[in-house]
Amino acid sequence: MKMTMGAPVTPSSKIRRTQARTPSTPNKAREENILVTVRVRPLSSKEVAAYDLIAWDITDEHTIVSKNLYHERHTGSNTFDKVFDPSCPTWKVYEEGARDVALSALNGINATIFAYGQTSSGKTYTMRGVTEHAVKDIYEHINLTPEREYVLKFSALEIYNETVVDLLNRESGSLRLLDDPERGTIVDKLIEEVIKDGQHLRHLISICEAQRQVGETALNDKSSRSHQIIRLTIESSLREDSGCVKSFLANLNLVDLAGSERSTQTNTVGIRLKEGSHINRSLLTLTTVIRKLSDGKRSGHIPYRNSKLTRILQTSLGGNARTAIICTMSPALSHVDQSRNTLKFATSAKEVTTSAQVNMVVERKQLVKQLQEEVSRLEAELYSPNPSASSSLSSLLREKDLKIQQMERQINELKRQRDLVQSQLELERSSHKEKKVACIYVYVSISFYLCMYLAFPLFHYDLFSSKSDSKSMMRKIVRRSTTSADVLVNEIRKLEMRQRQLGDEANHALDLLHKEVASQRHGSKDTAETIAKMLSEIKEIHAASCISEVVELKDKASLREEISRLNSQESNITVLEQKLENVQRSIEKLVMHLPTCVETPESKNFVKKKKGLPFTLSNTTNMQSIIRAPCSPLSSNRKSMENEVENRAPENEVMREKNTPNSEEETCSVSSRENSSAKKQSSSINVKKMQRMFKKATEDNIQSIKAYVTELKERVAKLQYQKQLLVCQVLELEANETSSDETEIIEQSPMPWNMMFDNQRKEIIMLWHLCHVSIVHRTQFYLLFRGDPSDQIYMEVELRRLKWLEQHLDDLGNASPALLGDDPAGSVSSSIKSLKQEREYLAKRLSSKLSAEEREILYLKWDVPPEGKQRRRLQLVNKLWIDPLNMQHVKESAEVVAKLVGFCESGQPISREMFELNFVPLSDKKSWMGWNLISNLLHL
Ligand SMILES: Nc1ncnc2c1ncn2[C@@H]1O[C@H](COP(=O)(O)OP(=O)(O)OP(=O)(O)O)[C@@H](O)[C@H]1O
Repeated sequence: MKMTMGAPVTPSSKIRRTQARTPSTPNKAREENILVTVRVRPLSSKEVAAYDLIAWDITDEHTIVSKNLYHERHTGSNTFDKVFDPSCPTWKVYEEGARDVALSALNGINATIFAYGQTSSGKTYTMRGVTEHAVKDIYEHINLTPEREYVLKFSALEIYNETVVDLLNRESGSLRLLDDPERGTIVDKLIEEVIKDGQHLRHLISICEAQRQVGETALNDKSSRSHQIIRLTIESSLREDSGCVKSFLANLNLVDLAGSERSTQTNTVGIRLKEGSHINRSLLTLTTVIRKLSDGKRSGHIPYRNSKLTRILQTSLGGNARTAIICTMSPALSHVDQSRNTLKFATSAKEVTTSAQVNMVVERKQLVKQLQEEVSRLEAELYSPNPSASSSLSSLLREKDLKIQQMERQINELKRQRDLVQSQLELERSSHKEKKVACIYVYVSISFYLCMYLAFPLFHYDLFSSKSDSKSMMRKIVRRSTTSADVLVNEIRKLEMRQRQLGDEANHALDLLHKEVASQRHGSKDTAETIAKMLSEIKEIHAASCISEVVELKDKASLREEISRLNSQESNITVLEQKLENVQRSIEKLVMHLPTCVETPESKNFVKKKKGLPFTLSNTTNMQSIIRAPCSPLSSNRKSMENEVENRAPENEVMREKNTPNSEEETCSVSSRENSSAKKQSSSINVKKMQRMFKKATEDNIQSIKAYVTELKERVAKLQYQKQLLVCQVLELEANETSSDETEIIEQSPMPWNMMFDNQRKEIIMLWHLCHVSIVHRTQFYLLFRGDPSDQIYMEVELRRLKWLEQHLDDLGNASPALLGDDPAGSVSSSIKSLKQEREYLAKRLSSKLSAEEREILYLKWDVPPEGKQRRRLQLVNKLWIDPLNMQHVKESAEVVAKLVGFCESGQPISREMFELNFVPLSDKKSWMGWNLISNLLHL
């Protein structure tokens, strides 16, 4: 049935009141064609300036023909429900092409209004007007219908590069589409605001307009680069209790599609070209869906799922909705091909039918009442003395009895089969028992080596490159959640042991540091002050690392108890970490103030007193040990560690390099002027030689201590990670306990590490996105772990905890206190808020970290329009880390964030000790980082 367009009437009289129905009177669907109208805009100023010609004639209010008809092969008649000429105002387009459909939503009928057309043809212009008029009419209708109570809700989204984004909350990132058996495709976590009044609604619409992705193309200065869907959900019910079902519920979708353009016409390159390809893909799917529906092949496969746009609008295309499409076009000859395509689309759309029906909400109270009535009726029937009724009931009972007997027989048969399978399984199991014991043994040994590897990186057991069976077995077992509780308890205890070992080692290193510092007591005043500070810090470290005592373990400690005990010792390791941090800073200061040959009053005296020996050399054995002896058990690795440059203090290194040679030369020349005799000169040279030697030795030692402290910190971080891995395993074990006690090892097809790494990284990136993880954390993790075999454990832990977090994000508040620690867990919204604050913070750093030129290049590259300074910076930062599926985007985002937080500023290789769990920008430790959430959660 073709829908007829009536003359405009007031909304309240125009809308047919649909009869309220009870569940027993099914609501009849109304089948009608999509209402298709065409709006031709006036020639634009550009087209006029280019002396473009008008290519179309509107012969009557339903028909549009090409002026060049005779020369065209295309002869189809372009007749539509309405054709609006360039002089037609938007209110008329609304009244004749959208109002009737739009206002159906007030009566419980889903409605959708689309604007379709090439870029710059006037879609946004038209939809803006249509939306304004619709809002006005809806509120007019509500005011004229006091007998009904209306609740309006507003939501809005855009589909940009196949990513669905909430326009009321861009920070929520990419939203997922879910299939709901009753409601069709729904957008997960899309915010719905209850509208207070018309003004509130207009305000929300304006927010969405400001949020939408726009960009400049050759055809349109402000081209919409995304599909925008504004959705009003209208629920209404009769104020009086009339005893019947009375609530209506419907959606009104106002859809402004992105332009269907050709890249050649819009001169698009780079981001625009990519956007264009996404836009064209979704519009192509829309066209295909419309074409297939118009062919009458509704029963065949309709590719709704090929694009997010068609998935979301599935109901509006051939489903339970009334739909109106306004096709917009330019009259210009230069766009005649595009306009013809638009008309082709419009012609197909005309043939599509939808079957809308009134959507009613059965009120719970009413439903209960009806069901109660039904129950009483049945009860009455049951106890009725009516002989015919009782005889039919007894036959029913007999039938039921027979059925029950039959089912019992089936159950017995099934039981017998189950017992058989179980006994076979038992047999299998006993024959494999030996193998299993061997597996556990291998697991324990490998765990041991893993611990050794983590605690002692120089322990040259190449766990990850070994080709032995145990390696793959280890991977399997570490991956499986089936690890037994005993083994995990064992592991937790080993971790404790390692925590203590780290403390001991730190002490040992600090003793050496103490000696080293003591040997330099006679340096300059500054150095003396630095040394004093270091000594007090070292003392504190000593005190801190001595706290960790051997813990008496109960024989049968539960896993959770073990974990909480391990966590209770956390403060020691945190104190150690903090102290190591302080020592490192002091070392850097010390390096900066290293005594040179410049003669300070003190050093002058000292040189005189010691007859040219600047430092305490009396204890030569000690001197030797300072120069040569290892300052840690890891000394064999010292050379490589010396090469490792801390990227936190590049300036200090540079300063040292700059200052030292000059001052040395200066001093040497001063000294040569002062000492005239040859003997004196030679003794002075000797002294200088010694000084240089000492300086070199001191520098070397300080450097290696520095490297060692760095390494200790890295090991603390690794230890923390390993602890997390264990907690993850405990969590999984607990989750599995309920389902099965089995500890079988499931075979997994081995995959090369590089492939595994790629897959894991992609998964991690997606989970970061879904869990709203700090973008600084993402950047640092992304840049630090690039596929080295030793990254495996970090990847593993990151993945596990993100997966866990994703699953439990919603019910963090209910998590076990043993795992949460004292801090209450954050929520999704607080993570989103933190992420927002983080972006604001990074936006501020744009000016301090990048030059105006660098910023300009970035704005250009990331397509940030030249608006207010502040807005531009935030716009740029808001574009980072938003497309988890695009690896190039991820890489480029990481590069920008790294620059902003000063990560790898020095261009030197990055030390992993920087990878801490509570990531904060290196210079500022602030409490707003979203990732705290996870560390709170695991309390590690
Ligand atoms: N009917 C009209 N009357 C007057 N001006 C119009 C009309 N339609 C569009 N315009 C003007 O044409 C320009 C392009 O319109 P608009 O941005 O609505 O196009 P669009 O189809 O939404 O483009 P895109 O797909 O690139 O977003 C705007 O400056 C708009 O004001």
